[in-house]
Amino acid sequence: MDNQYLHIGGINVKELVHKYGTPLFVYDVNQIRNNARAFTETFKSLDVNYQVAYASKAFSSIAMLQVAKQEGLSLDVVSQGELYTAIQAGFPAEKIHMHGNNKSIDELEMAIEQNIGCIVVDNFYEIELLEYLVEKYNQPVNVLLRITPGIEAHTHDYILTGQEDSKFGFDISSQQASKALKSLINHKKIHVQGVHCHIGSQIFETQGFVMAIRKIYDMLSQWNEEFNYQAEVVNLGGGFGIKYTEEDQPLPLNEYVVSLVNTVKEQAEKHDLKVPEIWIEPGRSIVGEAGTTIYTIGSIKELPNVRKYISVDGGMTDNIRPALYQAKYDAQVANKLNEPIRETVSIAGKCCESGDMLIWDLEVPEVESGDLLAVHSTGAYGYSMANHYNRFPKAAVVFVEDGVDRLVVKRESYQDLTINDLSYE
Ligand SMILES: Cc1ncc(COP(=O)(O)O)c(C=O)c1O
Ligand SMILES: N[C@@H](CCCC[NH3+])C(=O)O
Repeated sequence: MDNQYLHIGGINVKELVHKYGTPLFVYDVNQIRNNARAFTETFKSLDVNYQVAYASKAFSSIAMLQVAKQEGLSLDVVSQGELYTAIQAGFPAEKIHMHGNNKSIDELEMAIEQNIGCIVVDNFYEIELLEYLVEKYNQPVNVLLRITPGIEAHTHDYILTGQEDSKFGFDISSQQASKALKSLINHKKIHVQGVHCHIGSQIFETQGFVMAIRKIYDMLSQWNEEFNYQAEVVNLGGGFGIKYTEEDQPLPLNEYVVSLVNTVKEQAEKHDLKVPEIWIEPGRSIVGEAGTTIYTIGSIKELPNVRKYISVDGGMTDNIRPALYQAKYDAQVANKLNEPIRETVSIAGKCCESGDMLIWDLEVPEVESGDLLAVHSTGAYGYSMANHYNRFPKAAVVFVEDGVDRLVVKRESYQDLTINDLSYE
């Protein structure tokens, strides 16, 4: 009856569960590679200089960053921890870009000591810190200026980033961005390579990007006139949407790239500026759909005429997105793929929290305790946002590729949970 079982990357989930237990994150590495290549191959075909920087916040682990490195990607990190992981993975420093709206002096020092490719400067305080550090280390740095173009992308409020009222970046309309450039343009050791903007996440159309590029180019044209400055790099961030449920209709990844590149070329020509290197920072669209979480179903509670709660052995500790963003997911009973659909149920996590629900309405066959549930498209912002609420150890992560499975992040033990606790007796 093996055809009743879900297979990922050629492997039966029954075998994976037997070997590694649940909850378990399973990544289909071929899918990660194909997504990365959809971006890089399209750029190559458009005859433009580019970098595709994997936004490691979506899922960072040594093995993941090694796959990104093998695919020739660059890397976006937003903290010392993400940078440390990149170094442990042997990621080439010159291809690492560092973000953050409140980078600490330690984070900036590590970035300078490691001689990373560029720092995406977010605010005036960071400029002061950098001015101090380049003298202290007597070392030049490349920076991009993070610009908030004043674009409202159509997505959840908490994952919007490009609007004026944002904690990120230098605002265009109040001239903060121009002031930032002016303060650095003649600096001997801080080289402004260009500009960066990221309008938000899980975006399904190209219009927001096109509007952002136009706004950036109005600004770049003004900078050319006023400061005789031309950007060598324009980084347009990430945010390309993926399919979580049937409601989501993302564009093929190449379409985003074509639209971005064409708009940049058109705007550069319109303003008589040279075409810059175009960088992007996809996270979710590289790993999201490649990841599946496998749970074991435990308790089942039926409230007649109200709802049936099916509880699994994980929840908001391994996937906080439904609780945080009302994010919707699709799932299958992974050991009953061919059984007829019988009912609509709600999938609950096991945390002591009523909001710990993974899916409100899921159509399933007859479910019993001990069945396996596979929640799809959990590869981005699942493990990376995992937490220890109720002291649940973090799940294990397995990579599968061409019929071979490899454990890439061990399941946490109870000893791991108390490792930093000190006695008070
Ligand atoms: C600056 C920046 N770059 C890249 C990303 C990656 O976004 P996504 O995972 O939606 O591609 C984010 C997250 O939204 C971000 O804030
Ligand atoms: N973590 C968010 C997106 C924020 C991305 C980083 N700016 C999510 O799960 O959708």
